[in-house]
Amino acid sequence: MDEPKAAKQKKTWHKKVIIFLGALFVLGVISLVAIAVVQNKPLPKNIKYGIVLDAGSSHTSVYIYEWPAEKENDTGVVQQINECKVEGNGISSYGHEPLKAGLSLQKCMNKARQVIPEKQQRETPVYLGATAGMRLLRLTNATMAEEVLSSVENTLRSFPFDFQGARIITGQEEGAYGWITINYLLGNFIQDSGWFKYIPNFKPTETSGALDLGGASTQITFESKREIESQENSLHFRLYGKSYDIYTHSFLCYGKDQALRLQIANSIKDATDSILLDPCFNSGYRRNASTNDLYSSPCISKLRIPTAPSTLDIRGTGNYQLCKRNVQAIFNRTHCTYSHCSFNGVFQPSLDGTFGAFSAYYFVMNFLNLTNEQMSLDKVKETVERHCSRPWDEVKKDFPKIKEKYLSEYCFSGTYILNLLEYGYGFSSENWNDIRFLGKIKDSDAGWTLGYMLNLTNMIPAELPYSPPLSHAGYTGLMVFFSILLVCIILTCWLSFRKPKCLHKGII
Ligand SMILES: Nc1ncnc2c1ncn2[C@@H]1O[C@H](COP(=O)(O)OP(=O)(O)O)[C@@H](O)[C@H]1O
Ligand SMILES: [Ca+2]
Repeated sequence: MDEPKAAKQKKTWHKKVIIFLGALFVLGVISLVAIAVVQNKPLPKNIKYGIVLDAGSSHTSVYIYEWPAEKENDTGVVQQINECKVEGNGISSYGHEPLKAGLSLQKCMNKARQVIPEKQQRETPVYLGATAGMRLLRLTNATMAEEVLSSVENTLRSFPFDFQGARIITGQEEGAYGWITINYLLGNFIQDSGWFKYIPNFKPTETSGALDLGGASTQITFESKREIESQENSLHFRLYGKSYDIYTHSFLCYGKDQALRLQIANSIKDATDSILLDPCFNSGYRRNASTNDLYSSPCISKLRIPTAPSTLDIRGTGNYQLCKRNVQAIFNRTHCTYSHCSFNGVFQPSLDGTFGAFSAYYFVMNFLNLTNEQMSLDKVKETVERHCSRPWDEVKKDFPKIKEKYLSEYCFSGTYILNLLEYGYGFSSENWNDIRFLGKIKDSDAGWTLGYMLNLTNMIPAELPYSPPLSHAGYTGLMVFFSILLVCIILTCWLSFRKPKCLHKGII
């Protein structure tokens, strides 16, 4: 049957409209996808850098960090990209020749110039923080400490970076920044943001306590739900919109090198003809020590015996039980004016949560293969005892590449760590496995330096920065998806309820 001319014209007109709308629809979808792709094209990376020098009692390390500029207030974005170990001893050993303290840093700072792109050097902040070695030097001779600091400052100023200061940080800062570092790297500050907080019964991640063992001091820092009875051990932080009440204490003289001196100084009274039998060294090990040098530390000065021989001939006997007795003698647990103390009359609330133990805790436990998280405290003690009982010759033969100073002291250090944790802080077989021995976390060293830089560059906001619930890519994706869905629904409705005449024939 011939269709009338008008109907035929109408049909072609409808057809044209549908083709036109279809083309418009396809064009719309293509445009949406193209906009999403163009908008989300990764921007050229704008990287920022920062340098922190950890001037420890035994040595100095130069750490270089980098982070994407546009994300600097996010948590976990700053990464360590380089560590340079300064040759020689810590800056506090240059008290008599302060100029050399600055010179010792030259090599590593030149290395930093190679790592950081030239055009960004001027805006790269440099911080030097000195810890317990310099605290002790300042106690012995404040002028020497000043001279050493100005020497390192002069060197650091001579480099094309943005020098921000060289200072002795307090024990409290050292503890606090160590705590910030590990919790930042472990991502423990992040949990209160995003969608998670809307889930009923959602429990935010707890923070981890920080245990730092150095050569001259040691720090314990953790979030405590109990009252902190002494003002000097209490810190309050507001980070990413959450408040934290922190307990911290730094024991000057209880780093492992000073603790060894304390242990030796305590035993001098038992020496005969300048021979000192020391159970904390492997049997067959011998070392000479000058008593003048030993007593030069302010940690030991009170233990001075006027009749002590000028040189000590220290001979190892490798006896863990006797070593443990000697080590315990350096902890005073007889007096406490608070409801609970660790040692030497220092307040400590009961231990809470998990702990990350780093620096010398890690070096020693890693050497003794004791970083396994499942190992019981008894097994750990057994291993240290076994190591102490090994003859020195054998130990030396097995580890020819390890520095003799470190190798000879692993028996003492292992025993000291066990006693500091158990007898000193009150860890027991029940909560031993709450301690994780940490070297690096995601390529960054666990230590106070990263926390120090984050704080001084204001990279940790007190309040959670506003962030939309969806990422930009997620937002665009969902917008495209729902736009298409809406168009489809409208089209289906239109086709079903206001069926255009042109379609009638085909369907019937
Ligand atoms: N590989 C290692 N094995 C054992 N001990 C180590 C190793 N590397 C470093 N140490 C020790 O770690 C400690 C680091 O302390 P340091 O940071 O210099 O002092 P402080 O923090 O008290 O100022 C020192 O006792 C050093 O001897
Ligand atoms: Ca240290």
